[in-house]
Amino acid sequence: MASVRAGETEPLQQFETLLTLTHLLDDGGENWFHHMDRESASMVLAAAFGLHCPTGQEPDLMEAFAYIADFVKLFTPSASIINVLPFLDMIPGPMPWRKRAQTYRKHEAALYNKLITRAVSGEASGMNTWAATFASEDKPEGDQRQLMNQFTLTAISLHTFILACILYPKWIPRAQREIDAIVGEDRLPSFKDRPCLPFVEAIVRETLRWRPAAPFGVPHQSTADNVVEYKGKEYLLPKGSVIFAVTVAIEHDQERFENHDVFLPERFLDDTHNLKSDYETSAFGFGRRMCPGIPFAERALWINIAMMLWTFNIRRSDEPDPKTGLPFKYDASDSAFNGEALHKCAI
Ligand code: HEM
Repeated sequence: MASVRAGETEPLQQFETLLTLTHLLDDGGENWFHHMDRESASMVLAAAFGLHCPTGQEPDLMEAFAYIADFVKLFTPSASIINVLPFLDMIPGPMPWRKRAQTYRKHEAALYNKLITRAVSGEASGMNTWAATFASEDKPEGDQRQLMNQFTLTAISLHTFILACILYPKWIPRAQREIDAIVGEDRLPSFKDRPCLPFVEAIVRETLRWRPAAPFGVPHQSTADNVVEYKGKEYLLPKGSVIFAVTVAIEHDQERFENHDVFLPERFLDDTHNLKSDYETSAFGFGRRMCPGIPFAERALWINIAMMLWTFNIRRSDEPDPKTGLPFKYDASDSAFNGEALHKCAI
């Protein structure tokens, strides 16, 4: 897929974030989890296919969410024996895993046909969509299909940002001071402020590091025998090996990150309070298949974080958990998705 021309989508991303702020103001933050899911999806689907989803209840969006849920179900190792013992696929006939995969492919094709028709026929809101551009450039169809499911990781990262506000709030006043000094009280932050807000940039980096949205990365398969050196020893990785680069381990390497499990955006700043120049992240994968949506994703995180910190104070909920009558517990141990209690926070 050609690298996403993210700069052209800044007005769209800013608009979507503004919409999220109004949704949060309307319901007092009650459904924040859902609002972030909506926004992450709407941003990508609007840019890719012209499908803007202002409410989160649009039938096409529901279909896209269901498609992703099916994908996740099929993809997990526990979903089917075939994911653990792939050679079983040599057994001919209507095996259960084959039938499930065929049903999934059918749903995928139906959704894709709907989206691409909308994009190409210009039904869309007059925007120059990525899918229409790819189609006119004769890009392989797979590139366009991939755009259908590229919003979950942005949503997870936004959930992670809220979790960090709740569990490690110490950095929030510094961020808000920086934003107030540059932006002031009379307008919202915009992308033109980005170079002047290094601490907000550091929050984006720390969000991606602290709880990487794809903690185990995406498996790759080697196409040739390889010898790799690790701590003075050599290891042979035979051709065809399935390799997981475990992002969460890389981003929590205690030799690189002191207090690795604490959310500390300032770790990305130097003594002069500017961003360190040696930034590297494994959160977007590696090599040829590295995420091509990085500029778009980083902008999405940046504008959300800047606007939310300008607008709200985000903290633990004062209300008890209705299920237990006790204060809410927030799950600090795993991805923000795993903490059902996290559905409640005070915005
Ligand atoms: C915070 C948000 C995001 C994160 C953390 C993320 C992370 C990743 C990761 C880990 C991969 C697998 C890379 C590998 O195989 O080594 C990937 C692939 C991909 N991402 Fe993202 N991504 C994000 C947002 C996006 C967005 C917004 C788009 C599109 C606009 C996008 C488009 C893609 C595509 C098309 C691939 C497949 C690339 C390929 O297989 O050649 N991603 N992403």
